[in-house]
Amino acid sequence: MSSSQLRWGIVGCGIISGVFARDLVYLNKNPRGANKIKHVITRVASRSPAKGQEFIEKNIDEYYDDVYGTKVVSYEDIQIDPEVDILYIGLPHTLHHSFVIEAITRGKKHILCEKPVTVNSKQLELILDAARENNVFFMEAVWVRYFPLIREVQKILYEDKKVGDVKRIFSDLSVDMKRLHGDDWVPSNRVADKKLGGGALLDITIYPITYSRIFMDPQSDPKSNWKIVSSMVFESLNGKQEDEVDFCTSFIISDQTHKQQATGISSFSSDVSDGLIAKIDGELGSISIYSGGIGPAPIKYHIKLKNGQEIEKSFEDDLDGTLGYIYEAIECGEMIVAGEKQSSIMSWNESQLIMSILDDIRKQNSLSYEVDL
Ligand SMILES: NC(=O)C1=CN([C@@H]2O[C@H](COP(=O)(O)OP(=O)(O)OC[C@H]3O[C@@H](n4cnc5c(N)ncnc54)[C@H](OP(=O)(O)O)[C@@H]3O)[C@@H](O)[C@H]2O)C=CC1
Ligand SMILES: O=C1OC[C@@H](O)[C@H](O)[C@H]1O
Repeated sequence: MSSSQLRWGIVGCGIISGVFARDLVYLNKNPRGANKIKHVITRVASRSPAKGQEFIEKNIDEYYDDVYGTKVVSYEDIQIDPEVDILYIGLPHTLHHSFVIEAITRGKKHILCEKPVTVNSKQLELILDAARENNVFFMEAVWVRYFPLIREVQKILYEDKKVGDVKRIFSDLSVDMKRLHGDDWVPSNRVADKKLGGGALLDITIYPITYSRIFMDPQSDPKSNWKIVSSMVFESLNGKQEDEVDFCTSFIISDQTHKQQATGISSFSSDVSDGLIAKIDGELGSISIYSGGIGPAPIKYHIKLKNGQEIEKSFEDDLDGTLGYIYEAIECGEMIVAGEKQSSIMSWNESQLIMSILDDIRKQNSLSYEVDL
């Protein structure tokens, strides 16, 4: 990459790749961050050239061909394409691991990989080994982590201590899949397909786990301080017994050292009501965190203190019409320009911690995937 331009290759032309690409187009027109880096999409990979072409026209249209020569290539070719600095991985979970390792070893590409970064810890170790050996930047795209609200609320909680000692965190990310994909969303949808890592835990419960981590005491170490109990309700979303996956998952995290509990839930049956995605209770009051509508994006907080004081702040204007994937893209650009291999917001160690929690919850509920064997 040059110090002013980061060239992206988008891998997979599914739902989230389109959303991410549109936010990159925004960043191209409105460079943000310390280095005002321009984000350029030069390549798109799809199994179908026609689908890739349609993706470009729908999401990147005005940059297509005449400006940046954006074109559709194969999954194999994008890994070694000299016009690409960083690959955005928008593939189903089970396909992240092998594709990322190949892209790092064959093409020495930097990587922004969608959540969950892999299906289990073993796969993640292999990716990190490859990233280390090939000296590339690698980051998990847990987009909510990079929103400005997160750091502000962490400061309010643990530096300003506005709500006193934090006692309890509640978090919910539930998504009504029928509303999102229509009544005919099964059986083709990846969340119903066990071979593609289907189920709530890896797809959406990862958000309440993330919010628990973000808003629990910063000194709390999940490995030594957390005791987790969890439960799952299993169902086959497509009628095939072999595709039975968790439809609803909940957990309680107890940190005895810091005297905090976090509870989280997610389900595919309903959206989160009123956008309340997290609530933090302290001895002096509470902070509620809201998304703009559906989904986990943290864009407003409301502090309510027992002394009657209330403070509300919205971060919506900063989005400027984007969906907030700009923040993770900016982080990639800034880190790569600085020569960093990982981000402190979502470090390799942090991805490992979250992955070990996902492994643990799956083990507690006897949920295994083919790739675990
Ligand atoms: N950060 C966020 O907000 C979100 C993150 N995600 C994450 O992004 C990833 C992709 O999710 P999403 O976009 O919803 O998924 P989609 O099913 O919509 O897209 C996945 C794409 O992967 C490509 N693909 C390649 N091989 C296969 C295969 N064997 N089966 C199915 N698809 C294949 C396809 O693109 P093509 O046909 O072009 O080859 C497909 O369109 C997941 O890991 C998910 O967790 C998802 C939604 C939101
Ligand atoms: O990351 C996600 O957030 C929103 C959900 O609709 C989607 O299934 C999931 O992958």
